Amino acid sequence: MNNPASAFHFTEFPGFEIAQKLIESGIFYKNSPRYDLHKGRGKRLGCIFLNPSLRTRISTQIAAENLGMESIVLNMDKEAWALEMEDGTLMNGNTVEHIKDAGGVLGSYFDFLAIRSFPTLSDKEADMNDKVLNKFIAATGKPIISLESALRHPLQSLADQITIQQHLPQGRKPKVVLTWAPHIKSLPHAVANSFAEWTLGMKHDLTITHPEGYELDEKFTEGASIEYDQSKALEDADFVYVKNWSSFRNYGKTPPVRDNWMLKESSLSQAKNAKVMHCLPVRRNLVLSDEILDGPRSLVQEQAANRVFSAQAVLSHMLDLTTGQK
Ligand SMILES: NCCC[C@H](NC(=O)CCC(=O)O)C(=O)O
Ligand SMILES: NC(=O)OP(=O)(O)O
Repeated sequence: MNNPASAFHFTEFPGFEIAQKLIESGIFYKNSPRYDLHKGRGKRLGCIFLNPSLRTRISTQIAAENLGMESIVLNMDKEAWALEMEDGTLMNGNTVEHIKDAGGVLGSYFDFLAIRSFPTLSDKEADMNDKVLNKFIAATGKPIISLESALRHPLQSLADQITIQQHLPQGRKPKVVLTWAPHIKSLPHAVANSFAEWTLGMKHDLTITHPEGYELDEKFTEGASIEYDQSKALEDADFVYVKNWSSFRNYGKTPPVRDNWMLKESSLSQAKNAKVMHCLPVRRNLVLSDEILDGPRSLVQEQAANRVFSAQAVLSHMLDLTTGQK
């Protein structure tokens, strides 16, 4: 590739040093959002959504604007032609355009591309290989930012780490807990995987608690303590990250859970100072109680606000790589 930045994609934890730099850069932009107003002038970002979004869509566009970049959103699932992902198929069915063709075109229109592609939750192998994300990477030939793929949600995780960094307890390591929460649907693993990957990658202590049968892929949780008793896991927690996910082992299924795992104020009687986090959207009083979401423990609005600066730090880093500044 002629473009030196094509080697850089932001799709996973980038390693401790770069992550540290991105967290610092995010905090810098939070204090001075328009400091680099001309840095991305003349560059264009394409944001391609195969699934719904509120925060990711808007925060990424604001981040681009803060850097003087143009951004264009395509809700590909609703507004573009139905995409064929398989190679060598006879396209005489519902799909209209092959990813190879659409990806090539998008690559010619944009300097950077960002893509949201949720998992199927039925084809484990395709999801574990992040098939759609990787097809886009191959077809566009441009630097790609994941806006949440089958496996990970790195812009969310960076925003979460910025949030944690700004609420660290004085003089000691924080205890971070990731807890499973109830839901009525089968949900992806990406947010939980990524939160574990980044929290462990930033060398924080992480305890993960969930009902039996809801173990995450060990690839993401190696190094964390797994505790099946939620109240024990929550003891002395500084940060409690709440998220539902479906079973990984019994892929995409939602085996029945007897106890009520929804976090309430009374769940935190042994964690007086715990801050509570969730990526949003959240179904109130199913996943998390009103009393927590509306109370002083909640960091959810701050996490969402930090999405702008997480995306801005990443775009700025990619611009540096493109122009060979750093
Ligand atoms: N981008 C943030 C989370 C996206 C997705 N949530 C959802 O699909 C919620 C759907 C619902 O509540 O019906 C997830 O869990 O990965
Ligand atoms: N947290 C998050 O990614 O939100 P959206 O799905 O609304 O983008």
